[in-house]
Amino acid sequence: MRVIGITGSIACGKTTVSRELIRQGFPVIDGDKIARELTSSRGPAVESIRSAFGDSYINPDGSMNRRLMGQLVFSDPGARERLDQVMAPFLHHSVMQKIEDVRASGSPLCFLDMPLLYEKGYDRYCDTVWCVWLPEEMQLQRLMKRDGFTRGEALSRMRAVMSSDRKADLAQVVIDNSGSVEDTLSRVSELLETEMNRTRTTARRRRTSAENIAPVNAAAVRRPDPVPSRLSVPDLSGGVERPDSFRRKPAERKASWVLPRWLTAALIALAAVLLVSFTSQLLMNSYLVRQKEKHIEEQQAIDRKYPIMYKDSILASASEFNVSPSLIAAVIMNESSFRPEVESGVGARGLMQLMPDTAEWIAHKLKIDHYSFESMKKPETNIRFGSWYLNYLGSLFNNDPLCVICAYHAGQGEINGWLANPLYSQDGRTLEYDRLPEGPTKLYAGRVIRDYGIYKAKYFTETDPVDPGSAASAAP
Ligand SMILES: CC(C)(COP(=O)(O)OP(=O)(O)OC[C@H]1O[C@@H](n2cnc3c(N)ncnc32)[C@H](O)[C@@H]1O)[C@@H](O)C(=O)NCCC(=O)NCCS
Ligand SMILES: Nc1ncnc2c1ncn2[C@@H]1O[C@H](COP(=O)(O)OP(=O)(O)OP(=O)(O)O)[C@@H](O)[C@H]1O
Repeated sequence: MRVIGITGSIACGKTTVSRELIRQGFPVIDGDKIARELTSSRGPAVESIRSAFGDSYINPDGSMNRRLMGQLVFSDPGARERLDQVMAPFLHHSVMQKIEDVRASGSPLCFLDMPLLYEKGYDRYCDTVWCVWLPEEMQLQRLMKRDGFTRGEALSRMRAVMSSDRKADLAQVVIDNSGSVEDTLSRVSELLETEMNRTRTTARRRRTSAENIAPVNAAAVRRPDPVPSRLSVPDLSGGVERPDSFRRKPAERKASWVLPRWLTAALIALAAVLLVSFTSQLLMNSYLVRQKEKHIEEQQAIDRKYPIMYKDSILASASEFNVSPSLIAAVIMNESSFRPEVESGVGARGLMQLMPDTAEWIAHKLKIDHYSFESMKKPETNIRFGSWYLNYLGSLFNNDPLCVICAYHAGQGEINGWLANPLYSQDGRTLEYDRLPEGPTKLYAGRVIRDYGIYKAKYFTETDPVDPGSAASAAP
């Protein structure tokens, strides 16, 4: 069964696409719906939400107060992280169970509609991902119109998650929903046709290869039988009547074409061995060609997904502050996807997403006169500040790579808390990936470590002062 992720940013049209899939009879697992069930009256996640947020977020009927929770989490990123941490294990358990149910039903395809597919790491369960995409301004207009939000409310929801463009970059298929609904639905039908053809071809290929194995084996095993009986023809004169030309003296017959039995058997065995080895050589060659094509396709996909920009600035800051250039590139990739102008809902700015007070403090440390936060839009300045900060975190956390990456995401205070907690750290000085609390920081760290490896292999050769390689082995 192929699992196909459907994702996209808020109000880009996932539901519109999913409804069409359901109409055509395909199973769709809906992440938002599961989250709603988990927090409905007496839903399994309600008590954990009550403990984390208090009674005021629970309705008298025992369900979560969505309006109040929505207002809180879309204006306070800390609360959003808390909600994500509470929901993560419930959501994961339920999604996995539903995928298994669909598999058990024998369906060849299973769609997983999750707005936060990439943010929450569910892409790893998908064979391919379709992203429903809209240009940002159109997304904003549709969201305001559908939910009656002001521009500010709509923007805070849009900025709470990965941008639509970034999701489209990561996905294997992009469904552009900026045209009419009919256009989008006919694109969905086209994609379904391709998927179903693929399923049929795979099934056919499986059948054909099963059929092909039998004759090869039969050739090796059965063909020798009739041949000796013809070659040895011991009695040409009796039994079956033959034309005169076949009637020769026994001595002549022997000399002209009857081979000794052992030689016949040896020749047949040799032919069988040659046939099997020739066939397996052919199969091996076609396998190698397919592997090579797959490798080239994978490399091209990686090239598209992992661009490198501002390489000179990265190298300059890496050498100035003794930080791995691959780590800087991986942080940029995950913070801004190499977009220097980007600003988050909480005001972090630029390639490495520096907050105003952190940037001002770094400017002071770097003794920069006439500093302004506007300069965080300049790639070389932003990279310089972010790299200085990575080095600073290295000095705080004994250069433990996982601590540095997690502190870049969650803040020093949070990581000090983790180090002090024996659940997360055995020695109080280092963190292990598998022990990290589930949540966005763990996901972020896993992605930075993965991307670090890719940037290191593709673009930089280095001996790293802060080398996340050791932590990478534990990452997903
Ligand atoms: C925050 C909540 C209460 C808002 O409820 P509300 O009814 O206003 O919105 P709804 O559930 O229809 O979600 C609308 C969209 O908001 C976005 N969204 C939902 N949860 C989150 C989140 N934790 N972080 C960022 N965006 C989110 C998604 O794009 C979603 O499609 C609710 O979405 C929720 O309980 N979220 C946590 C569960 C979750 O992670 N759901 C997403 C599963 S993939
Ligand atoms: N091609 C289109 N043209 C015009 N309006 C559209 C189109 N596609 C969807 N819409 C409208 O845009 C709004 C958002 O679409 P939809 O609800 O499918 O998005 P979504 O991605 O599921 O949203 P959410 O992230 O909130 O779950 C809806 O009001 C829908 O009717």
